[in-house]
Amino acid sequence: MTFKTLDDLTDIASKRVLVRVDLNVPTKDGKVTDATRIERVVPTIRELSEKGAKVILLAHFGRPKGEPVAEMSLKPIAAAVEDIIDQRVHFAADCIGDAAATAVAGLENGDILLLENTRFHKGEEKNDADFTKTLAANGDIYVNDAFSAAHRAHASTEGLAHLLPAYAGRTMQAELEALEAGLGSPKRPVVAIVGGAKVSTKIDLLTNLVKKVDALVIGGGMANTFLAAQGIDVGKSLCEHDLAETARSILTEAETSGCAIVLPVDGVIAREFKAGAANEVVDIKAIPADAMVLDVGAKSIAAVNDWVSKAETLVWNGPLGAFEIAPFDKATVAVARHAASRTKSGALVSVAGGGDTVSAMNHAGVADDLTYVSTAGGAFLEWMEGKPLPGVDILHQQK
Ligand SMILES: Nc1ncnc2c1ncn2[C@@H]1O[C@H](COP(=O)(O)OP(=O)(O)OP(=O)(O)O)[C@@H](O)[C@H]1O
Ligand SMILES: O=C(O)[C@H](O)COP(=O)(O)O
Repeated sequence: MTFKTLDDLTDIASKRVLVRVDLNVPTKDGKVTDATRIERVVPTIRELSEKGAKVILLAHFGRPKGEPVAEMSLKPIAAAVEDIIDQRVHFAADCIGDAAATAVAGLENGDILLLENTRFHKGEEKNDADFTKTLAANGDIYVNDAFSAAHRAHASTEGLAHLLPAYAGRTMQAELEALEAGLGSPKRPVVAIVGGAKVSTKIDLLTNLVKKVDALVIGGGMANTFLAAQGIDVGKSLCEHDLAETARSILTEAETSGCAIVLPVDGVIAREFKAGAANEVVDIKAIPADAMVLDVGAKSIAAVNDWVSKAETLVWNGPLGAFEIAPFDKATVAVARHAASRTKSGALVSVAGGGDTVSAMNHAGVADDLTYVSTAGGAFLEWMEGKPLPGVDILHQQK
């Protein structure tokens, strides 16, 4: 590693340390349903607090598009962080302005403060110079511990490192080391599974991914966009029809690169997005117009598991179905368990990453049986592609 870490941070008692963490955790009815991302940033927060720093946490939650949205407040998350770290976590209702300044001024050495969602301001995603300056005004030192948001060149993930002495947190360091160790020189065949819901932000990544892997399994909401691009009617399924052209060009690129594409051949359909909704398995070419595909069916699971059996390396981001609501967790759980058993036998190196993907692996009971579980989804895929990650690059430049 060629960046500064917490080992380089000495004499920080009473210093105001702005720590970028990723608290974009899965929630239901305001409660955190998977705390892995919080647990992973605890070592950095604790270490800084024990060294007497005033620890000021910066984070985003959801995609509020530059304006305050009540459901995307970090306030409930502050309580979850407090429970896990077992220390008071103060909260300020804005990440800049009077609310932030007053809360920071009131901190004692070792105190922890979480500032409200940085994405409540347009300047965050624009990496706006003035906004970054106002964020920096509350800190003496900047620590980035949000590897999973390092693919974003935002004010709190990249901009701040230009204005303050910048360091990598323990999780940032550990994620990069673990990914390099597991996937630095992967054994072939390499199989990638990409599913989930963030179709528009991840589809472009697949253009390069197909050049690097031997097979790409496409599931979840992502699969519907590819199926629709091939002229299949996906009914009311989550699908981004305007990405059909992109999807088709990825399929062409895969053919050129000799990468096998594995799309669902059957799907579990329902008419409501809720637990226990009436459901049935249909051929992928027979999705009724008023139904949505919420999971892949048994034939598709078998095809995916065939590839997992052939793989020596597996990378996985995005669940194969809406795993949070039973019974649409079946495919994700079945494939996760197969991957875990091959990993345990020593036949497979398996790395899964993503906020909901970690939650899915925990749900399947396999998080400890895979080679590595990363908190990063989009950042992990970009790292796989070999793309520079702005949040990591700027730390390297500081050494
Ligand atoms: N067929 C489907 N229809 C609707 N939603 C789906 C379907 N398949 C999966 N999903 C949803 O996808 C979501 C997870 O997708 P996402 O792309 O956010 O993955 P992730 O692991 O959280 O990655 P990241 O960390 O980049 O956010 C889950 O909430 C799941 O319910
Ligand atoms: O969940 C994630 O992958 C990170 O928190 C980044 O979120 P984003 O995709 O909304 O930038």
